[in-house]
Amino acid sequence: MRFTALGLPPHSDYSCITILLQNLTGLEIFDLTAHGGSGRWVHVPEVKGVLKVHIGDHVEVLSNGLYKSVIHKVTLNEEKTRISLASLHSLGMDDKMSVPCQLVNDENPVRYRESSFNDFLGFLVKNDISQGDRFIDTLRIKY
Ligand SMILES: O=C(O)CCC(=O)C(=O)O
Ligand SMILES: [Fe+2]
Repeated sequence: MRFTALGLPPHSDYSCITILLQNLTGLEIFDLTAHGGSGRWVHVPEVKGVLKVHIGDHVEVLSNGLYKSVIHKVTLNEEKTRISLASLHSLGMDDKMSVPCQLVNDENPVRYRESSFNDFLGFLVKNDISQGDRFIDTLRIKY
């Protein structure tokens, strides 16, 4: 029997952009558009020396939901040690990311509450991201 350890559970990053450099495959992203919207996991191929860039929750808020943050997970390789450098870029600890007024009109109301990185840390203390809890879900405003 073979076991696959989960390196990182499914999550999106609390950042504007994340830049990744890895020595091995293992990264998978969730394609929200596949299978008529039910989605599917897609392996990201490893290309030596290539930097991968994906968008995080802050761009989802900044675009008022036009761009969705990338849900991703990591599975470990049982033969080789996987090394991954992740650089997350966003605002300062207490700076609030909010929907810009230029994107709001009668057809497009504000779809997200504002939040800071400190708010996100507070969420991490009280919730379990390994169980699929996502901070971005707590920011969505339902109409
Ligand atoms: O190791 C990876 O490929 C991704 C790392 C990651 O998702 C993270 O640090 O948030
Ligand atoms: Fe991540």
